[in-house]
Amino acid sequence: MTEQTSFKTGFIAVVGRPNVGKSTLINALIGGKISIVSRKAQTTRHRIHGVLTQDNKQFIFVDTPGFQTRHGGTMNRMMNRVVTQTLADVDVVVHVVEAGKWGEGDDNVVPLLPTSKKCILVISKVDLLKSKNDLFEFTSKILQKFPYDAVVPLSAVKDIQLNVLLDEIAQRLPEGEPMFDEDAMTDRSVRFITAELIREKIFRLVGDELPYASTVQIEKWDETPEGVHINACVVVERESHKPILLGAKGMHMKRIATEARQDIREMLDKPVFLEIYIKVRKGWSDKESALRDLGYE
Ligand SMILES: Nc1nc2c(ncn2[C@@H]2O[C@H](COP(=O)(O)OP(=O)(O)OP(=O)(O)O)[C@@H](O)[C@H]2O)c(=O)[nH]1
Repeated sequence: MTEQTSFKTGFIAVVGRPNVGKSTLINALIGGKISIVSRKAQTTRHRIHGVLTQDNKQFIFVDTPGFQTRHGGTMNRMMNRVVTQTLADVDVVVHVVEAGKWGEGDDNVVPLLPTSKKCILVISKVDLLKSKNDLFEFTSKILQKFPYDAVVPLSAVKDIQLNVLLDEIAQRLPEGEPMFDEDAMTDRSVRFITAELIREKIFRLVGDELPYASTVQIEKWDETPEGVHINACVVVERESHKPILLGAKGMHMKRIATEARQDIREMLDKPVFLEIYIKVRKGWSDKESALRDLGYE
């Protein structure tokens, strides 16, 4: 009898003070330009930054909002709460620090690391180091601050030890079925990502005012020599949500469309003609078939 290989999948948060190289690292790990992927309904509690699927492993990198601002020097209580909640919910935390440069910002991060989770210390930008001896001393000091599970010195820019980090993460991922399509670049996924990009803009602009989640349906996708013509429909739950989404003189919708078009254009690397409509579908979230219609399975 052949033994069935088990699949491992899990959520990973990459944290660290500004400028240590978190985004560069995630982009180097997942490769390619696409940094937003479609998420299925059950994973919406996380904002997904990117997904990497390798053989029998799926790494799902999540956003940790509190760590993302360059103006985040003084971390306030609310931000700490967001960070703590996110980290409590992931499987592996990767704490990135810059080789040879420990500062106050790093000291602020350590108390937020969850002791109940697997935490990997990444020493980034080792390509900039002059001497390896300095690295040893630097690392020893940090290891006294927190009980990390593993340490990986690496360079995202020079592709040094990135596989070692992936191995260390993989060892700590729980067993589970993949949550995302393996091939993020299938046509279907590109449409999903497009819908997701629009949804993200809506969320950013009017997320506070819209009490229920809206969803986005791609109704037309025509590839022509001059570019891609896309019609997208935003499905809201109530008539009263329409004016919120539109904004005064349609300003919100215009901004959502402009920003989404820029991102979609960058992703597809060709001109994009985007039209967005709003549709009211009362109680859509209750109906399973309606959900399937909209791409949630
Ligand atoms: N030499 C070198 N530079 C790097 C490396 N990784 C990142 N950088 C540079 O460090 C700077 C900051 O990188 P980011 O990836 O934006 O850092 P971040 O932690 O995401 O920053 P925030 O968005 O402010 O939190 C950029 O100029 C990168 O090019 C590396 O491995 N080697």
